[in-house]
Amino acid sequence: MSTAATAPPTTSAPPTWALRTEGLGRIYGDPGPASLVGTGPDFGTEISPATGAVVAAWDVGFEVAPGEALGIIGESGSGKSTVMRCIAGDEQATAGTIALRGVGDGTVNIRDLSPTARRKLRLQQISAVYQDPAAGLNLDVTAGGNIADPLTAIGWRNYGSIRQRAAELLQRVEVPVGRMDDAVRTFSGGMRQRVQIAKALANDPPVLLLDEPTTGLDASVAAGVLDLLRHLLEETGIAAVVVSHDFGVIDLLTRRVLVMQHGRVVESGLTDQLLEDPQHPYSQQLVAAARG
Ligand SMILES: Nc1ncnc2c1ncn2[C@@H]1O[C@H](COP(=O)(O)OP(=O)(O)OP(=O)(O)O)[C@@H](O)[C@H]1O
Repeated sequence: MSTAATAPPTTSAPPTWALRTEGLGRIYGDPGPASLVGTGPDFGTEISPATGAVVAAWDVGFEVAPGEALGIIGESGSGKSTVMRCIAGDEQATAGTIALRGVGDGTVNIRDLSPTARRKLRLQQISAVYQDPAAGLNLDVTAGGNIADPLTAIGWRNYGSIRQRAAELLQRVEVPVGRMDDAVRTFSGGMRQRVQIAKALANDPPVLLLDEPTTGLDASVAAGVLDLLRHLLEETGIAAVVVSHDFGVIDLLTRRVLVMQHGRVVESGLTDQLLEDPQHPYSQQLVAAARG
């Protein structure tokens, strides 16, 4: 009789997350270990006393599942936009791993990919919406033209299909389709932001990054855009990262949140629990400020 144990099946299950980061870091200036010393919340600064380098973000790790929204909150300069820019590929992280479920078997560090491969990912796998519509749109081009951009970049050629897709997207973000052929510069701030969202959704990316999507808009206009985003995040299976200094935005859009201070994550948890019972003194301060 054989006593050999039966080997367990070797097929690994696909990741449950859409986006994962581990040990993500970005240093402006000398990237050596000396730059880390004396930086972070315990020292009240992200600037290295030894080298003058800015440790904008360090050791940032999280997972976001399809259909989930994760918030990153912190004051100006805490490093939240840096994390987003590193994931988007707008700049290169100094350290760590960024993985997407749709790339390889989820073990590929997209930081290691060539610039061409990163650009392709940016068109098909990761979209970003920035605070400033001019960062995501060409204001001198029509709404339809802006939305057509990512479509043609991945090979759409049929004019009628592109216009139909642009019209669908404009309807989805509640911009009158009749404005499709107007330059975005003629749009109000809220409408520009809606067009930026439409463009970001054009290629149905699995990951959406939102960097202060409503900061700078009038309160009532911001409320409308937030409402739209909330519905879009609920309806699509998209995994979203929402960067904001405003707990109101984070509360409305996200299920989990990371709190960043001086480039480090000081607390993370379920958004409603963290708002209810913040543990870290910095989180307590942010929550108290949000409550007025
Ligand atoms: N290109 C750069 N060169 C040097 N330092 C930079 C650069 N970009 C950002 N920083 C610094 O990195 C730190 C983190 O900046 P980051 O923009 O990520 O903060 P933030 O939390 O998003 O703030 P804000 O909401 O004001 O954008 C800050 O100290 C900032 O001054």
